[in-house]
Amino acid sequence: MSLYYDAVALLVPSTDQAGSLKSRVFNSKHLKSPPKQVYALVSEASKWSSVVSEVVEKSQLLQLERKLSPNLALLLVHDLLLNKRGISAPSSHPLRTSVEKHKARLGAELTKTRLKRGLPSIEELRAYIEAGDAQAGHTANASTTFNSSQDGIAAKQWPHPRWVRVNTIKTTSEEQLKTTFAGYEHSTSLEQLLDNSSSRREKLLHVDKHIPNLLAFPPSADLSKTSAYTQGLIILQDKASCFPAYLLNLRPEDGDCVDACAAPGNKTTHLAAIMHERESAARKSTIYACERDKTRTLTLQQMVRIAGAEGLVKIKACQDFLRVDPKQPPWNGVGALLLDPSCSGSGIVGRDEVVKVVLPREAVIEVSKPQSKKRKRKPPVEAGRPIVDTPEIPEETPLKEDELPDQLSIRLTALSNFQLKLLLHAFEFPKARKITYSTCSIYAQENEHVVIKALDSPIAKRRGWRILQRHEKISGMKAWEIRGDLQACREVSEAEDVEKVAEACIRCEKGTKEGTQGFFVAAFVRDGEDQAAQELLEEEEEWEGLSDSSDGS
Ligand SMILES: C[S@@+](CC[C@H](N)C(=O)[O-])C[C@H]1O[C@@H](n2cnc3c(N)ncnc32)[C@H](O)[C@@H]1O
Repeated sequence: MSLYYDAVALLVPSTDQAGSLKSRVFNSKHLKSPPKQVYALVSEASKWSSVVSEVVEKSQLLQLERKLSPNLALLLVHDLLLNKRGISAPSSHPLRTSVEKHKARLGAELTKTRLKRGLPSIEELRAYIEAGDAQAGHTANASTTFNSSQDGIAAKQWPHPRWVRVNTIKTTSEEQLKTTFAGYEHSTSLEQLLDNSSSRREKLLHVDKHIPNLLAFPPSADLSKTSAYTQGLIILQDKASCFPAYLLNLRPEDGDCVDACAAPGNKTTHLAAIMHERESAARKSTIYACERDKTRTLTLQQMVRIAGAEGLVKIKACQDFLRVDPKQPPWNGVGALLLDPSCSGSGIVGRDEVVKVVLPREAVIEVSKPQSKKRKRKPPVEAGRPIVDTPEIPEETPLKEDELPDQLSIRLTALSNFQLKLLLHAFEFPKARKITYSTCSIYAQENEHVVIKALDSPIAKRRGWRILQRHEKISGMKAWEIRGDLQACREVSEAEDVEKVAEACIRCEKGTKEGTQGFFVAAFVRDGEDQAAQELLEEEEEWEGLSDSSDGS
């Protein structure tokens, strides 16, 4: 029975207990049972808590068995109904018998709660829980629900699909649909795909309506074993992460392009694919991919190689973007920049996973869950090790776990200062006419605030940088409904046209039926000529003049 007493203490963390569930379990000095077992029980029971609590409440177990606390009831009923081995305690233990004697009633309530969710079998209920829907609060009758909406009904938390970008450097969407995804049923909407995902129908896909060559699959789909993946024909990349390269809308006349913060290379390879589609064989511009970090540069190199983008991308290894001189070659020929700097990573799905434990009766307690294996930061990648070992490559280093509000605020200030500095540096490139700025952060400080401060900067005014309005955007980004946060814009701007700025910004939210991570992107453009470009032109003419005379011709 010690397992359950150990688990109760961890299910309900006291205020002085910090850290993820994993760290609390494995660092605990008070456990009598093996930590692995305790961890498995608490994380599973937490995941199932909305359903099990509903069962406990409906069966009136707590009223019938006064010795049971809500936490113990949750853990014991979970094991009785859902663990193949049942309750791990001697068969004569009074707490075990106090639950087991209600097995028929509890089982009947579980069936009712499953049917209420429209799930014909226990396997489908399991898939539903795994997909995360249960956390969404389809728990109308449990004492507490999640994400309450205004009408008091819990908002549905949608599971996160698997997104696949077809790498058009090596193949086409048509070809992939006929080969790798032959036999897949096409879902007409993402919503339908996600609804059906609880039934584990894996051979289902949806062709995205905003981003060309992007496909969605159910959350359980594992495409990292396909030969299309290992050959670099498809790339696992979240939908929101495809927005910046698509929004930058590279054209042959843009000339060279810079990806200022490039590793691991999702957006670099996307830019390369777009450039490959649009430029003629005779004339190819170059994408300069800067990455400051040595280890992440190795990942970038591997990703570019596997994507077949080596002919289009020049990697500037261990290059701090802030240290490049925009007026010097090769930077002085750059017409477009993609800026996706380090950020809090607060929008990434799985980064802030918090399991909300729904207890029978009134309490809701949050227990930090460790990041899922797939999203966990990988150890440094060794040179030469194939990238196919790391299916979804995280783009961001997350905020430290357990960050306190004060620490978070200090870190956000530091991050947004750094992000603004990078953006203002991008504004300096003499021939640049378009820039995208993006983060996978949900915080306005890193998003709308940076945009407004950049627009208000002397360099933006001097060089004529402005935000690209919604109606000017490429079709999929014009159609995208979720725009910038107007309130957040007003916090830092008194401008009359602040609504237009908010409308020009793009946000993605996590956990919605759009299937994206939390993300932000804005594009800046510059129309006329300016002093910097003129000076560069004059310098170039001077150089040409000098070289002419030195030729002696
Ligand atoms: C959010 S990640 C970029 C993700 C990448 N754009 C992608 O889509 O795969 C930010 C990257 O910028 C790099 N970085 C941060 N500051 C930089 C700087 N000043 N110059 C160049 N790279 C920088 C970080 O090391 C990190 O790899």
